[in-house]
Amino acid sequence: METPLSCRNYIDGQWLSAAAGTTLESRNPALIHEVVATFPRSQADDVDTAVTAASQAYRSWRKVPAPARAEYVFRVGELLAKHKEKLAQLISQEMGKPLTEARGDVQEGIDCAFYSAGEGRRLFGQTTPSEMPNKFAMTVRMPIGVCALITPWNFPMAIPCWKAMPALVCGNTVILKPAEDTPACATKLIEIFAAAGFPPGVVNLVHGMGEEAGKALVEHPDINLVSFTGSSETGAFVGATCGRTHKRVCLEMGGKNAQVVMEDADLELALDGAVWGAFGTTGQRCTATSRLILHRDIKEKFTTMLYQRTSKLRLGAGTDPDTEIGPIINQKQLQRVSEYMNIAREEGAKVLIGGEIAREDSLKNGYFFQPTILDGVTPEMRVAREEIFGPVVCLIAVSSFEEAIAILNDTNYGLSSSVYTRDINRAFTAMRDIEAGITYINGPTIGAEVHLPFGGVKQTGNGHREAGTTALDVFTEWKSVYVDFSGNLQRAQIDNRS
Ligand SMILES: NC(=O)C1=CN([C@@H]2O[C@H](COP(=O)(O)OP(=O)(O)OC[C@H]3O[C@@H](n4cnc5c(N)ncnc54)[C@H](OP(=O)(O)O)[C@@H]3O)[C@@H](O)[C@H]2O)C=CC1
Ligand SMILES: O=C(O)CCC(=O)C(=O)O
Repeated sequence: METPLSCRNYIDGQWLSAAAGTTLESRNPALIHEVVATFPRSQADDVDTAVTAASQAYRSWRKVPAPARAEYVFRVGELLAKHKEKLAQLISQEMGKPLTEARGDVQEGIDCAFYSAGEGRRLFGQTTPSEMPNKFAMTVRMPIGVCALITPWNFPMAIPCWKAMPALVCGNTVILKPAEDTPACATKLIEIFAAAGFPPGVVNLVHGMGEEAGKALVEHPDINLVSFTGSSETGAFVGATCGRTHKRVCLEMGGKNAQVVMEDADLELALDGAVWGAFGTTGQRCTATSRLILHRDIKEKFTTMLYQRTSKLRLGAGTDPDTEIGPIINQKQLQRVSEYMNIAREEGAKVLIGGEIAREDSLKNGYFFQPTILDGVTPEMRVAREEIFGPVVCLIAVSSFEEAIAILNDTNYGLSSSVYTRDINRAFTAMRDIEAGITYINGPTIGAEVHLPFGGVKQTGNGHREAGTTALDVFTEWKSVYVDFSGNLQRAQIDNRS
């Protein structure tokens, strides 16, 4: 076994231990006796040191021209591309996803770097006519200040990149608090930011536990914005604290995403989408397909196809190239998925396949759960309403397209959605009527691209969108500017209509 990586915080350009000297460890979820990394258990004083550094650095970073700021981010993209394979191996080892998916996780970071860097030469404002002669009126984007980025473990490269890259191009400084399950991935990512040459204090990393380091960041008075991805429970705490302490906040929380398969769909295509959407990343995506809404005319046939494909899926360590389904991230999540099986049985759903912790000899040292299909699910059951975040898909039968869309929308969440049909009218109706931030037609619920807005409606978020140009709206404030070159006091028109 390799020596565990010894991770540090990165504050003001220095690699530091926690002031108290305490550490935690991360483990390989496929081989739980393997310690992947040790990392600082940071407390409020470590957070305070990072916030001071980031506040200091902000004074000059905001004045660096945006195209120059973007060049640093571009270099991060080049370095990520150079180290892609090693980073992917580390993601598979620490987070557990199969190598092909881990490469995709790094690739999203690369795509985000090049896309965000391009924005450094745009960051467009508007010019608009003034009411007055000899006066220009325009809007410009202003950075916000010090941004706390609180990220989950399921995309340990992509999600920190989605947040940090646009934030930096916009002129903010950042402090990343990664999930405690993936500190090595975060450390390697921030090593790359450091190698790209950002001035000290512009990019900072504080490891630790959510209830300690994360909470201290959210509560710190000199944090100006919190960008959070994770559970609805933690998101509610982050949102409430930011409200109380007058911070800007962008929340990206869960989903209960559905794929509809109509009777006219290409069933092979829909099957590929369902398997990938439900079981890709072991179902641990906020965009995962958690509900399959099937038209009664094809339900039996499609269920058989899905059963057959599911029964052949290969579970294993993400680092094994033959693996299709990796482990669940940790004991707590494994337990949570198991408990949902009890709930499903009690509610009257039928476990068609799976439903148990995998106990084969090759899997018993990891947190493996069998890919699971629950049949006979009805919309009011808890398994149809709550985010499970594991390799579990619920089958719901419907008799019409209208019923399918109504059930799809019958959730507190609204992130991703999908409809498989050959009928163009249904496709456009779905596009219009589905209550979600993302709708795919003839594609799975997962697989977002970095240049389109990412986020959801209802309890999935708080109205913001990451990625795309909408990320710039998260990380900037608007300023309206009036330039008067008349040389005398001009008064705006007095409205005499009233
Ligand atoms: N939308 C998404 O992409 C994700 C959704 N989830 C959902 O969340 C469930 C639980 O997963 P979990 O990892 O516990 O999710 P959390 O929401 O607890 O964790 C997300 C991030 O928030 C941090 N955090 C936790 N508590 C606080 C706090 N009080 N103040 C500030 N930051 C905090 C975590 O740190 P730490 O890791 O140290 O606890 C982590 O960095 C999953 O089952 C799934 O339903 C999970 C991951 C991603
Ligand atoms: O698959 C996608 O569309 C992106 C998923 C994602 O970013 C997430 O689950 O947090």
